[in-house]
Amino acid sequence: MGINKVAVIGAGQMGSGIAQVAAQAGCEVRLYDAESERVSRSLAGIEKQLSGGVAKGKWTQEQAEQARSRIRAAGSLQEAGEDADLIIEAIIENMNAKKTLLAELDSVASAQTILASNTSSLPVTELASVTGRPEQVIGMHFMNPVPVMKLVEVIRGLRTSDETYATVAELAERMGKTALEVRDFPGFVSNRILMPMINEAVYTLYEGVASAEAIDGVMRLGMNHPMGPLALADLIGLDTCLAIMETLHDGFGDSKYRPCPLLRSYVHAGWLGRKSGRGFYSYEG
Ligand SMILES: CC(=O)CC(=O)SCCNC(=O)CCNC(=O)[C@H](O)C(C)(C)COP(=O)(O)OP(=O)(O)OC[C@H]1O[C@@H](n2cnc3c(N)ncnc32)[C@H](O)[C@@H]1OP(=O)(O)O
Ligand SMILES: NC(=O)C1=CN([C@@H]2O[C@H](COP(=O)(O)OP(=O)(O)OC[C@H]3O[C@@H](n4cnc5c(N)ncnc54)[C@H](OP(=O)(O)O)[C@@H]3O)[C@@H](O)[C@H]2O)C=CC1
Repeated sequence: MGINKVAVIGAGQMGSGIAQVAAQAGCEVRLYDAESERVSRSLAGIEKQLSGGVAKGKWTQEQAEQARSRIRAAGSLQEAGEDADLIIEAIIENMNAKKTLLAELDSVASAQTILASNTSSLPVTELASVTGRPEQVIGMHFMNPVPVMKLVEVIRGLRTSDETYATVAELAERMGKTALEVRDFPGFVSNRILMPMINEAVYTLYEGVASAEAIDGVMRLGMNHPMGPLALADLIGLDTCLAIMETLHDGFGDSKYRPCPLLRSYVHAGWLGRKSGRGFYSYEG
């Protein structure tokens, strides 16, 4: 089954990027968020991205307008999901919130619709368990920033069908991404490897080994990483980083995945990184 109609639930940084690349791949997109204001902000951001791409010669004005016209705000989950071929959820990284949402989506979507989660660490098999269609539930893990990064990590739950996998992988390729198949283990491959490095960078700061700038400088200049781990944590969102570490810690039961107390404090303080204006660095003004 080829995908033409996509619903994106959650209009944060990931949902916005996913809506944009889906529209640019020729899909009709419905975008929904619990806060309608977020959808308006997201549409304005996508508009800016699309016109910025025209100015840089990445695509034509006509292509940008066509992509923009394919994305519409949805006023309810029902409106977003009722005629979608694929629904991609990109709400907060929280098992209960995602399970509640998936159960609702299962009841509004048609029987053929595939339900995909952009979760960065949560077990897809468990997410699928609240639906009556576990064969059509899959992890479609985009990387941030979505329009730039070439990978979609595709996570098969225990009951995900071959057809669902093939359909989602085909769409990822149509979006100009490379789909890599991964089994359903905590953190999958990407965050099992990336997030302990970020957590270790936070410990290095916590223990006063070096300043944030020096820690990031070591990894940028010494390892050729495009950005340091603390700046990357700010880009991802510290709430998301903490949630991923908790999933690794709970899922493996191994103390090597314990989240750094400093990461926890920052999240409690509301210092979530770029999205809140402050994390390990300040983004205000
Ligand atoms: C947590 C998870 O579950 C999984 C994850 O996503 S982990 C995070 C994965 N992502 C990374 O590791 C990102 C690492 N960082 C990078 O690759 C780069 O620093 C970066 C792409 C973010 C910025 O690159 P840069 O060279 O420092 O800055 P800049 O020159 O401004 O941007 C490079 C290009 O990316 C684009 N870009 C940067 N940020 C963007 C954004 N938020 N949205 C869209 N495009 C963006 C720019 O427009 C620019 O495009 P052109 O080359 O066509 O002009
Ligand atoms: N940040 C990253 O680098 C990456 C994140 N991911 C994953 O993508 C998902 C989203 O992350 P990200 O975009 O960064 O997070 P954001 O915080 O930017 O966005 C989440 C959005 O979902 C909304 N939301 C929360 N609960 C609901 C709900 N029940 N129904 C509808 N909308 C809801 C939030 O609204 P409000 O704030 O008003 O509640 C917010 O607009 C997470 O699962 C994360 O793990 C995957 C890859 C990379």
